[in-house]
Formats: sequence, C-alpha cells, structure tokens
Amino acid sequence: MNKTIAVIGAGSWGTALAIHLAAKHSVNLWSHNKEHVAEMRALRLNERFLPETPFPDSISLFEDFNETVINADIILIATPSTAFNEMLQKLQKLQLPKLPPVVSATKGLDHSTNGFLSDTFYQTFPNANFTVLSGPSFAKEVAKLYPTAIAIAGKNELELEAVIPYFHHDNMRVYGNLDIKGVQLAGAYKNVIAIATGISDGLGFGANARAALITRGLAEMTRLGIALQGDPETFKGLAGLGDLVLTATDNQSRNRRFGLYLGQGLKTNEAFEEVGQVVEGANIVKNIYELGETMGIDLPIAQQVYKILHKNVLPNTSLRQLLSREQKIE
Ligand SMILES: NC(=O)c1ccc[n+]([C@@H]2O[C@H](COP(=O)([O-])OP(=O)(O)OC[C@H]3O[C@@H](n4cnc5c(N)ncnc54)[C@H](O)[C@@H]3O)[C@@H](O)[C@H]2O)c1
Ligand SMILES: O=P(O)(O)OC[C@H](O)CO
Repeated sequence: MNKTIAVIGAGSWGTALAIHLAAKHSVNLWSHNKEHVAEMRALRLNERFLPETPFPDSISLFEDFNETVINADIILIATPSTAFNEMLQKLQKLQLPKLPPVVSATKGLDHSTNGFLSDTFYQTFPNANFTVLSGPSFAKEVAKLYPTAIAIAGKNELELEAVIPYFHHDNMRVYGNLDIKGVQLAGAYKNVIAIATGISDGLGFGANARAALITRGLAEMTRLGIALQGDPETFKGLAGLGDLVLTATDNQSRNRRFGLYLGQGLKTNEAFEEVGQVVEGANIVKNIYELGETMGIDLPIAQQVYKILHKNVLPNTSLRQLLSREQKIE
C-alpha cells in the first residue's frame, strides 16, 4: 500500500518519523517556517534539527498547510505541545468533509486546561479517529532506522488497526495500547523526571540518587496516572518505564540535558539556550504541579522541579529537601 501521510511539524521528531514512514509511503512534511522549508527543499535534509540523515525521495516539503493535508490518508502531528491546539484550529478551518485518522506524536499536556491533548482533540473533533504515539524513541536513532519499539494508544482496536500498519515496519515495532490517558500522562511526566535526574547528575549526586529518582519518579507518575483514570499496567510498559529509563539516563534527551545544565549552575534561561530545542518537561511541570495540588496527590519530585523552575529555589537545596522528607514505607 502506498499512501500519503501528512506530517505536521518539521522539528527533529516530525522529520525522523517522516524518514521512517517514507520507506513505505509518500510523506508530505510541513513546517510553519517558510525559510526552513526552502532550506530543506534545497538540501534534501533538515540541517537545523536532524543534520545526519538526508531525505528519501518520497518526502515532499510543504509550507502550505492546506496542501499538506488535503489528500492525506493519515495526519501525524509532531509539534511541541505549545503548538498542538493551534494545529487543531488549522485543521478545523479546512472543514474537510471527513478528517482522516490523526496520530499525535506530541508528548505533553494542554497548557491552558492541565488536561490531556486527546480531550482537547475530541472537543474539536468528537467523532474522529485519534491515537497517540509514544514510548522510548530518540529522533536521531529513528531517523537512522535503528531498532525501536513504541506504543500507539487509542480508544478502541478498530482505530488502532487503521493506523498501526503505517508505522509498524522495518526497524519499528509498534504495540497497540487501549489506555490513551495513561500513555499520554506517562509521555509527559517522564520529561519532568528526566529534568530531575539531569539536575541530580549535574550536581554530582551519583548513580544511587539517579536510580532513586527514576524509581520514585515512576511511583509518583503512576499515582497521578491512576488518579487520572490511567491503567497501572501502562506505567510499567514502553510509554512508562521504557521512556522514563531512556530519557532519564541518556544525554540525547533534551530534558535530561536541560537538568544537567541547571545542576551545573546555569540559570534557567541559559539552560534553555544551551539546549536550543523544545524541553517539554519545563513546559508542563506547572500543569503537573497544579494537578497534584488540586487533586491532593503527593508528587514530591515534580514539586521540586516546579520550585526550581518557577520559584527560584536552588537545585541543590531542592534535591536535598527531597531526601530530608519524613521517613515512610515504600
Ligand atoms: N526529538 C525526539 O527525540 C522526540 C521523540 C519523541 C517525542 N518527541 C516529542 O515531539 C514533539 C516535538 O518535538 P521535536 O523534538 O520535534 O522538537 P524540536 O525542538 O526538534 O522542533 C520543534 C519544531 O516545532 C516547530 N514549531 C514551534 N512552534 C510552532 C508552531 N507554533 N507551529 C508549528 N510548528 C512550530 C519548530 O519550528 C520546530 O520545527 C515534542 O512534544 C517532543 O516531546 C520528540
Ligand atoms: O529529548 P527529549 O527529552 O525530549 O526526549 C525525547 C523522547 O521523548 C524520548 O522518547
């Protein structure tokens, strides 16, 4: 089957997935930045975000949103979470007679509601097929076609069957998942824990502290996830533990690197500048903190990351506060 896939967002993730999908399909890759589109057309490469992997011939570059999606068999949104809503508005404006299945590869929450991006999507398109792609997957490795396993989550098996075959081929193995809320919460939360382990490593706290943050981070992610109607099993799977371990331990992660810079003494704005790409954990830690407060759920690691980023608490003070909390049963 040679189908057409519209990829919305030409950062590192949209581009990597475009390269993977282009092995079997035609891909329309869209960026909101006209100069970036011209550059990618000329170079047949996304030099800004993924400079090591040239485009196969089956990728076409688009600056016009309408042209990108009008004949697409599926639409993949791969923008940062801050732009997700804007992409839905663009899709709505098109008034397509029937929206093709939409897959979100964005890892985050809705910043204005603290809610799931899927809820925002269903409010705009109540009857459309919407699924979420998540799991341990660095863009650079996907673009180089290294072996990768991910999860795609949706409301029911029919919706999953309509999209999984587009992604499940060559070096990518896809597991279907029916817990769309848990998968999203895990994909967002692991970014915050990766910032915390980065900070801890930047401070030189060592391997014991890193393992403790990952394990206790998984516990608090699971606690919030269950309270938000996620399935506890999800947090042990690819979108949970899998992505948490990847992001919290490998320096390809922007969230982890951002934390490392903070731990080494850089100010927040300096750390953002050094990373130079999206840091979703920093985008959403306030949402997670507010969810914990309003729902009365203890999220100690996220609380400390929130205080470092939003209340000017020093990383060293903050992480030591984690250790000095009252003794409890695991
Ligand atoms: N890079 C990865 O390894 C990876 C893997 C899995 C998931 N993700 C997720 O994918 C999403 C995108 O991340 P990325 O790695 O591609 O980020 P990136 O920093 O590499 O690129 C961001 C892209 O978004 C574009 N953008 C910014 N504002 C926009 C707007 N208002 N409208 C349209 N486009 C806009 C930028 O021009 C840029 O092309 C994030 O939620 C991230 O967590 C990334
Ligand atoms: O670079 P990060 O920290 O945004 O992580 C990228 C992916 O989410 C890893 O699965």
